[in-house]
Order: sequence, then C-alpha cells, then structure tokens
Amino acid sequence: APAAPPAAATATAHSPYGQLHPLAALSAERLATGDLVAAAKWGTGSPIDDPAREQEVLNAVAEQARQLGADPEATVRIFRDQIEASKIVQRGLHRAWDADPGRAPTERPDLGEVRKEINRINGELVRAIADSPAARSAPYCAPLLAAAAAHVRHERHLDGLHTVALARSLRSVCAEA
Ligand SMILES: C=C(O[C@@H]1C=C(C(=O)O)C=C[C@H]1O)C(=O)O
Repeated sequence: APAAPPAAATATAHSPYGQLHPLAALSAERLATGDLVAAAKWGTGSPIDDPAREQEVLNAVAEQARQLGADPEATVRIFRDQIEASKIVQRGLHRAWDADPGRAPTERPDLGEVRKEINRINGELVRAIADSPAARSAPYCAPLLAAAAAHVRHERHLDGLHTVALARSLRSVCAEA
C-alpha cells in the first residue's frame, strides 16, 4: 500500500511556505499574549507603551540572532512590528472594555509571568526568522506569507482586531525589493 501522505507541515518544512508558516503561527501566538498583557495592565494605570521593556526585547532578540548566525537588523525590524501589533491588540481591547466594562476581565494576570511566556515565544520567533532567509527574500514571499496568515486566521478563529494586528506584525517579514 502506498505510504500515507506526510502531514503538510512535515512535507513542506523546507519549502518557502514551510519556512513562512511558522512565522505567521508564532506571531499569532505572540499576539494572543497581548490579551493577557492588556488584562494585566487594565485598571492599574500602567501605560500600554513601555519603551524600556521594548528596548530590552529588541536587545535580546538581536543578540539571539547573532548567536544563531542570523541577521540582527532584519530580526529587530520584524520585532518592531511584533511590538506595534501587540499594542494594537492592547489598545483595541482597552477601548472595547472602556466602552463596555461588562466585557472587561475580572482577573489580572501577573505581567512578569506573561513576559516570561513572551520571552519564550520571542526565542522561537528568532529561530523561525533565522531559518527562513531564502523564503523571506523570495519574490513570491508576500503571497505565500498572506496565505500562511490566512491559514492561521482560520485555524485560530481570529477576530477582526487580531487579524489586523497579525497583518501588522508581519509587515517586514518579506525583504523589500
Ligand atoms: C507586551 C507589552 O506591551 C508593549 C509591547 C511590548 C512587546 O510587544 O514586547 C513591550 C512593551 C510594551 O510597549 C509589555 O508591556 O510587556
């Protein structure tokens, strides 16, 4: 009997789409932590923008990229977008909770714990960036990345806010021509 076709992810792990899909999936995973960060900051007076923490994230990912022999500048560029996207989610949720306090979270996650999870995802994202230079510089990067993002959107049932933020998070993934 013919062997069963391998799972799509396995079959395409080294294809351009297989290199880009993890970037979209990890970006959505990182955005999901934006909900937790928004809840952690809600009602505390802590601003959504934390420039010191952002710099810490950018320094850490640049160093991780260097250690992997990857491009620290491309990595930082992509992470600036990741950070903007997280803030889109946080601002959107705070607006929604302001407008309708009944939808606001009743539990406040520990921001330090959420940031540990973000750090873990950051590390995986740096690796996905390091593993995808060919796909990111391919002329058909943009349509493949859009397809990967659409797949992730369906898989994770993303709402409008998170769909917009996902697109924002991926803006610099494909190398500009
Ligand atoms: C996620 C946070 O909110 C913002 C977004 C950040 C990020 O995406 O890494 C970092 C700092 C904040 O400007 C946070 O405060 O940890």
